[in-house]
Amino acid sequence: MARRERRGLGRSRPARTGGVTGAPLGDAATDGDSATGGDAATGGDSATGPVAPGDGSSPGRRGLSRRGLFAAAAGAAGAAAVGTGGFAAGRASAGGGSSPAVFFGEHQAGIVTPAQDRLHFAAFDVSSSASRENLIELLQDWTDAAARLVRGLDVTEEGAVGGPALKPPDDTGEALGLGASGLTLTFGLGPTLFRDRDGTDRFGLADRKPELLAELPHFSGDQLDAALSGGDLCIQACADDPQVAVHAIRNLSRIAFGRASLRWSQLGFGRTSSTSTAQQTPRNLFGFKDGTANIKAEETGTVDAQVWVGEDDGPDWLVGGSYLVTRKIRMTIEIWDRQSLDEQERVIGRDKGEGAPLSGGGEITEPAFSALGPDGRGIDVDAHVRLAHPTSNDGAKLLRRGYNYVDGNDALGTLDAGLFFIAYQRDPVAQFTAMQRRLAGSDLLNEYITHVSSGVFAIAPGIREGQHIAQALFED
Ligand SMILES: C=CC1=C(C)c2cc3[nH]c(cc4nc(cc5[nH]c(cc1n2)c(C)c5CCC(=O)O)C(CCC(=O)O)=C4C)c(C)c3C=C
Ligand SMILES: [Fe+2]
Repeated sequence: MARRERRGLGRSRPARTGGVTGAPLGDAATDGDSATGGDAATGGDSATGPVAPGDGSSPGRRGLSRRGLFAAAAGAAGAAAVGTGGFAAGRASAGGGSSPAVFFGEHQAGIVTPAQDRLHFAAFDVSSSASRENLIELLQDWTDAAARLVRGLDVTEEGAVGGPALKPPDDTGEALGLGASGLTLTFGLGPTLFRDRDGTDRFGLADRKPELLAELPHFSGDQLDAALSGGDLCIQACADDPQVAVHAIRNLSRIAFGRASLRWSQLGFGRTSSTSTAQQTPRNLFGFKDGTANIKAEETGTVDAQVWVGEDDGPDWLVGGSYLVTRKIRMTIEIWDRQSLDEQERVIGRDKGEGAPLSGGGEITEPAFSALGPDGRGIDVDAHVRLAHPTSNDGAKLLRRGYNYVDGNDALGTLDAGLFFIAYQRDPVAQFTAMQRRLAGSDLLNEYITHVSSGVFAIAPGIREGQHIAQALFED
């Protein structure tokens, strides 16, 4: 039975009336898992169904080991051929282009919807003077504005130019004429929203905090900047036009005035992952194809098993949601560029041209970790793809959705560049943290990268029409 976490402090704004348009949509796609490795499950929507008994070591999965979590969930998913996915809600243009306007639905957009090419990510701190009611009103106001922005509209009907001449316009106007540009807006809640760093339960939410939503541990080599890390709330704005993504964050920040303020933000260009099999694999700033073995939306069984919080996971308000981990990873590209092609390929474990594993085959051939490729090379014991592969991580995978960034350069002409890593998952402890521990320990990539910022957020489930972001969190 699903865990109950009920408290019901304060009043929540009454739900506005309106039909639910985001009910599960049929998705006839079958799981294409075998092409990208890992389990061989076929698509389905029942990953949150029966689970095997386990050792109970996972904080969020009573009676289920971490290995059991992924194996059992993928197995259950394999029994069904039709997924509720959430992808269906926004994938009319799964051919690699932008999705049509998606906001209301079973799951939030911007997770399995096809990754757009541009990012503006923002983390916010809620004002120390804000009340629970102020927070709920902010989430309501963001919901109203976001539902318009993803349709290519100004934040209000008056917008940039339709209001009184003697008043500052409601909308800043720089996206006028640019259309929706595939904009998706994804909202998250940080651990400090539930209990701040002093232990204060500012909004009566402490007993609603998911057990798995905790600050990430320190990893070997981390050089985190606290001012660029954490946050009570976050918004991921992805679009095909950078100005549309920036406009969205700018106007949502403006709406938050007096209730929440920007803590840090990050621009990204050039997606470093595909989230649909219809998209081409892009490249990161080391010049390698990135996202080949990513979880793809069409792999509905894997998405259910590894991305969405299930009914038995708890808390109830988060079912259908996910967990987001962000890491800003600086890449010392000048040093990388001085390495031989052979060394670069040894570090990654794949070839640079096609992205094929060094054990042989083509881009989507599953790596064979004990085999030698046609040129006599194998995959190094500390190659990135070996350590990040599910076989090294108890079956855990991540839905990666990161972006390249360049934030200028220093006085020596060294580019401040890297990867803004974004990963969605069902259990950040069993997935990101376990994997990053392994990578931080011995990944050959470590010589060329430094993690400088970190964030973890609970991603509320999709928003129903007439409701606001994370409404169930505030209800009895
Ligand atoms: C903790 C998770 C991961 C971090 C941090 C990370 C950083 C990172 N990765 C690359 C480049 C590549 N990564 C690739 C594959 C890959 N990476 C992770 C996880 C993290 N990467 C996973 C789970 C995988 C897939 C492993 C598998 O199942 O085979 C690849 C290969 C192509 C691909 O499959 O995507 C590249 C290239 C960089 C440069 C980087 C930090 C800057
Ligand atoms: Fe990676």
